[in-house]
Amino acid sequence: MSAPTVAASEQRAMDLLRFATAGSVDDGKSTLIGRLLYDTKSLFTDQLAAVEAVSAARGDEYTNLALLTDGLRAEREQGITIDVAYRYFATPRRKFIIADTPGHIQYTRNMVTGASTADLALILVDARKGLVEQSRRHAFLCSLLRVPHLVLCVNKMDLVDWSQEVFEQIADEFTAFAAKLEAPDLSVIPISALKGDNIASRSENMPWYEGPSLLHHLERVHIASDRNLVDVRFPVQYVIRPQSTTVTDYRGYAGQVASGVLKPGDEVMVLPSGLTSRIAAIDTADGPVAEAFPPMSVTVRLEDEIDISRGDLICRPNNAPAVAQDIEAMVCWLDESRPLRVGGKYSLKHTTRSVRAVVRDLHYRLDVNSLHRDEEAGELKLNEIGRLKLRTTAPLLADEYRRNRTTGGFILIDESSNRTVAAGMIVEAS
Ligand SMILES: Nc1nc2c(ncn2[C@@H]2O[C@H](COP(=O)(O)OP(=O)(O)OP(=O)(O)O)[C@@H](O)[C@H]2O)c(=O)[nH]1
Repeated sequence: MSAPTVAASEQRAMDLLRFATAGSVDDGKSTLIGRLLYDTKSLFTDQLAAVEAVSAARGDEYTNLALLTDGLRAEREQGITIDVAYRYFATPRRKFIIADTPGHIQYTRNMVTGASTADLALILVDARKGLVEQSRRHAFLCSLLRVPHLVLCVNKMDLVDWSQEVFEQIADEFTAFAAKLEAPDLSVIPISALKGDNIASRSENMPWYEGPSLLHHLERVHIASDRNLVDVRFPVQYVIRPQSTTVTDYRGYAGQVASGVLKPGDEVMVLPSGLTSRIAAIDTADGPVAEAFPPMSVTVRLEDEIDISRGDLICRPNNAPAVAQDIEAMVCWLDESRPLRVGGKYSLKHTTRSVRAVVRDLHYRLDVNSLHRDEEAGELKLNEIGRLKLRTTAPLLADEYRRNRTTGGFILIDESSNRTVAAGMIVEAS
């Protein structure tokens, strides 16, 4: 009886695509975002009128769509720590959330933040310049963060006479680089963000291009199968204890389903205690449900009263993550003031759990252009990526990042400044 409800909410979850934009300065990200908002009629008329007026006053030949994101840029320049601007738009087929990540090299941290939850990353290059170091770096980060879908947009095709040859050369070079990565699904699209070619509809200026327009691709890219519905992972965010309120005997565990499907009656195990019970009910703001799956936020009630705290994890007895204090991980260093060094101590935040961690070893630093591993490196500076070994003071309930982006990812926080200094992806936990 509750099946239709589940199908409907699953449908809703699938209808949302989160994507991140990346590229270096001036490749046209703001223009592209402005164009997507414009072509999908996601702008308020007064926003559009203001942009048209400013463009005319500046003598721009075209409506300067990049101006639409100027407000966002101003916020950005105030130096908010993790600084990703989110924009929303929708078409009849899907809703979209864009994480607009600034292109300058020092903003790699923002790119990491934006891409870590993205279904798709869109990397822009300027057709006149071709691939630059940033394009490779971003592609590498997307592969490291396991963003399942990657789109390279070769922009400003109008400035290279819509040349098939220029496009193919860039596409070939990028495809060759992506082949060296654990590359996700890759598409390459020639566009002109400014003029709208291959954005909402196929361009008449590039009849040689036979693929879909960008929007068509974004609307149809298949993301449902990217979700892990196999491994039940439910990190407990809050324990709702019996209160002296109307419902005196209520005890539930609230959180967001990271992966897998939970149903009343399922046998579950709680970590780190290892105690088992069965799910009595699953509650949501709209009432009880017959199933919960990612990314639903629910409250789980169990048949037995067991001692569970925030940071514990509910899974299935025959499919549990590692309960581990020795962590092998890839990290991207995000702190400009101090490098990462062996012996450094940090606070490590993993799902709903915070523990302390010490860096035991730095195995190598990776050059993202050549993919060369420097085993002699003694530190990681801003934006550098390396593989290291960490030891935590209390166990993590962890999976490999490749298997689970939620229970496989973590951040390191500097305790004195409370700043996020690294994003990490677990390679092995024991
Ligand atoms: N001719 C042409 N110019 C473009 C195109 N797309 C963007 N531009 C121009 O390129 C310049 C930079 O575009 P922006 O959209 O501001 O670039 P950005 O990547 O957002 O820049 P940052 O946010 O500073 O990294 C602007 O002058 C745009 O008008 C295009 O398709 N064709």
